[in-house]
Amino acid sequence: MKYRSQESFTHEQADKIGVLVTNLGTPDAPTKQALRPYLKQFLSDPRVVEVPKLIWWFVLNGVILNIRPKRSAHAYSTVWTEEGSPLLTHTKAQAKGITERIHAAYGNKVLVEYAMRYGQPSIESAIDRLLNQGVRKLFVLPLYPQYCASTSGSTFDAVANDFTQRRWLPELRFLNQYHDYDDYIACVAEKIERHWQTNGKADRLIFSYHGIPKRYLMNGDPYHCQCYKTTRLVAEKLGISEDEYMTCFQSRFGREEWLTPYTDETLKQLPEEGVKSVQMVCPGFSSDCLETIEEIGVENRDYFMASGGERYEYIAALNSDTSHLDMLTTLIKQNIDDWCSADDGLGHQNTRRESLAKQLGAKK
Ligand SMILES: C=CC1=C(C)c2cc3[nH]c(cc4nc(cc5[nH]c(cc1n2)c(C)c5CCC(=O)O)C(CCC(=O)O)=C4C)c(C)c3C=C
Ligand SMILES: [Fe+2]
Ligand SMILES: [Fe+2]
Repeated sequence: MKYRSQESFTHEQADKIGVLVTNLGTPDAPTKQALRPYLKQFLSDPRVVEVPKLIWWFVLNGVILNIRPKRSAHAYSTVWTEEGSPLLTHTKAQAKGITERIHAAYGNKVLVEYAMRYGQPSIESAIDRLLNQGVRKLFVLPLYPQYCASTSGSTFDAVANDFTQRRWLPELRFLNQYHDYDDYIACVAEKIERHWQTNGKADRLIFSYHGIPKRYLMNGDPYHCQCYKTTRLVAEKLGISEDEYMTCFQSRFGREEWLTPYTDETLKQLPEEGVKSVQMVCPGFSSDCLETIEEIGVENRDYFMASGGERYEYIAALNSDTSHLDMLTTLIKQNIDDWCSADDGLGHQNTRRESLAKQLGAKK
């Protein structure tokens, strides 16, 4: 059969509402063997690497997948914990916290799942679990505060691609971004304020976001603008002036120009300009992961200190902070509340009765 249907479907079961929270994904283990398929899936996504297909196939398979897996495996091994990859651990904990809150509000009429764009658990498997339990309305929340075609856009592709295989599609709502959502801005600002209460302020507060090729911005991607807006709103909330903070972009990949200023170059330069202490915050990452723990926590600290810096602090991502889980839950409720109140809980059964009556009537 070309199109998949719900397993063990009955007309009597109540319709459900599904919430799917997603993140980027991570390898299964910090090894070269596990990195290869993960990087292959990730870097074969045309939303991530916008280079003509044939050229990229040769570069990826001939060069990158022979070098990068070993290097990345080493980096991942430095952040791996007993529970596994930090990104997966945090996403799981966030989904658990959100599930508890959503069930407290709506009971088990609303089902929550989490999934990863690359690696496991896949978006397809999570949609399968939801639809098999009778979900007819689906809300997808990618945990990327700023929209980027490479992340939020790619997540939409995965959902849409999954739908091409199914017979009975759920109604779909997809949240593109929440970069200027009041409660999100408040969460980031409070996290920084709490850090200041314990550690005091530094010479400079640095907002570091994952970079993208500058070409994507020039071609119309709103990511860069949304990052700057997040920074501005958080700074306004904190009441700090422009000379107390700045925005930078990290994690560049390949040779072309990415969004500037680069985080690493900036940190190498700042001590020369008299900035001897910095506090780093990464509001674009909803969970701590390789890019924050290793790249910001270790690698960039080394650059700063080796260049004459004296104090370097990383302010953790929002992870499973109560305020973050409350904020995400509120965001979800705002997007599904009308669905929950409109649903009479009878599911398909009334429609089924009508349809049967018509059919039986017609036969007479
Ligand atoms: C090759 C191009 C890449 C683009 C464009 C890109 C955009 C982008 N990525 C994130 C968030 C994360 N990226 C992470 C890891 C990571 N990113 C790239 C490449 C691009 N990202 C690679 C190759 C890797 C893997 C690690 C490595 O080999 O360096 C992660 C961490 C995942 C983890 O397991 O911890 C996150 C999160 C965003 C938000 C973004 C665009 C806005
Ligand atoms: Fe990335
Ligand atoms: Fe990195």
